[in-house]
Amino acid sequence: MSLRIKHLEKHYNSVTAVSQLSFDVQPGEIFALLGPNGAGKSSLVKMLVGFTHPDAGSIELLEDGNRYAAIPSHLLGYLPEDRGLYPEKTVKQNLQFFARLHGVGERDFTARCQHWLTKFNLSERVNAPLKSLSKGNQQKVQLITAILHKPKWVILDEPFSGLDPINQELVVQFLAELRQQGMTVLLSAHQMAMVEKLADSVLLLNKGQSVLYGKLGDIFSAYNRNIIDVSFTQTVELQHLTLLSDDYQFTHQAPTQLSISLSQTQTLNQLLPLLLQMGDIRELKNQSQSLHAIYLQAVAEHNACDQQGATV
Ligand SMILES: Nc1ncnc2c1ncn2[C@@H]1O[C@H](COP(=O)(O)OP(=O)(O)OP(=O)(O)O)[C@@H](O)[C@H]1O
Repeated sequence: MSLRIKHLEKHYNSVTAVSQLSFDVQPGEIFALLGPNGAGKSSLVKMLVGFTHPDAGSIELLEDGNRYAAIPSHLLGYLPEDRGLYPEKTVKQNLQFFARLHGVGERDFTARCQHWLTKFNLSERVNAPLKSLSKGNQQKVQLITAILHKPKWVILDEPFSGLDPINQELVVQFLAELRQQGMTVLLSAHQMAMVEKLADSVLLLNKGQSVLYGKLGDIFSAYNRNIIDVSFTQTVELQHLTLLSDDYQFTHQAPTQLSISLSQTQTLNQLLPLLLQMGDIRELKNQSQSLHAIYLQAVAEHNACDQQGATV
């Protein structure tokens, strides 16, 4: 049982939404699909669930001796980009509709419903019309509809969007529990702090192309840079920056601030004398690399390469 994507392409007239994309999703993992707006995440998800077809390349799912060109509906739990339940119906009626659609028996339905509604703090709203719930609470109901039938594959398009931090945490716990139950979860998201907490693997897309892909731990190791934020008491003079420019990667955050990225072989001991030549230091902070920072760096580097390629 594995999902293998090879050289996938999707074009909408002149727009290339997905380009030469190859990756694997391992069974039982939480796989996060990341990327700026318009990077191609939803286009990819729609192909994975069979809503649209690739223009080239292949999707191959091997499951129980069968081979599929998209995740078939009997194996799938799906939270689409465009949410849609029945607003006039109650929470329970909505859940019941999707459970029956997937052949979930009444006893299982009751137990699972109770379990998830309690987890999402929605038990008291079970008989309320869906439209009377806040947008965030409606989204939680829709998440439950996606997994009540315990699918093997769960595809969630932006499950954190529109949720407050408390509900985002509940969704993190929800996803961790799905993994514990043996489901494979592929989700797209913009909330790096949430992804960092629970993803096993990530794929970062930019302009339809893969920019970063792999186990989250491996990505952190590869980007294992120490970031030093320095505040000076006065403006950093341009000529002082030349002290750093040959050996250090840095950004000039504000007139009095620098952010310097140390490679694995560079030490603060080596850097400090240079900084002291530049002026009086007000504050010096060591920040560890976050997925947010890695994302920004990888996308910026890819955009720079892309622009260089375009001008050559
Ligand atoms: N049906 C469509 N017709 C034409 N162009 C489309 C269509 N769907 C997507 N696109 C284009 O394909 C590109 C990728 O869009 P997509 O929605 O897949 O990105 P995304 O990563 O999901 O973005 P977001 O994070 O904003 O949801 C964009 O340039 C978008 O405008």
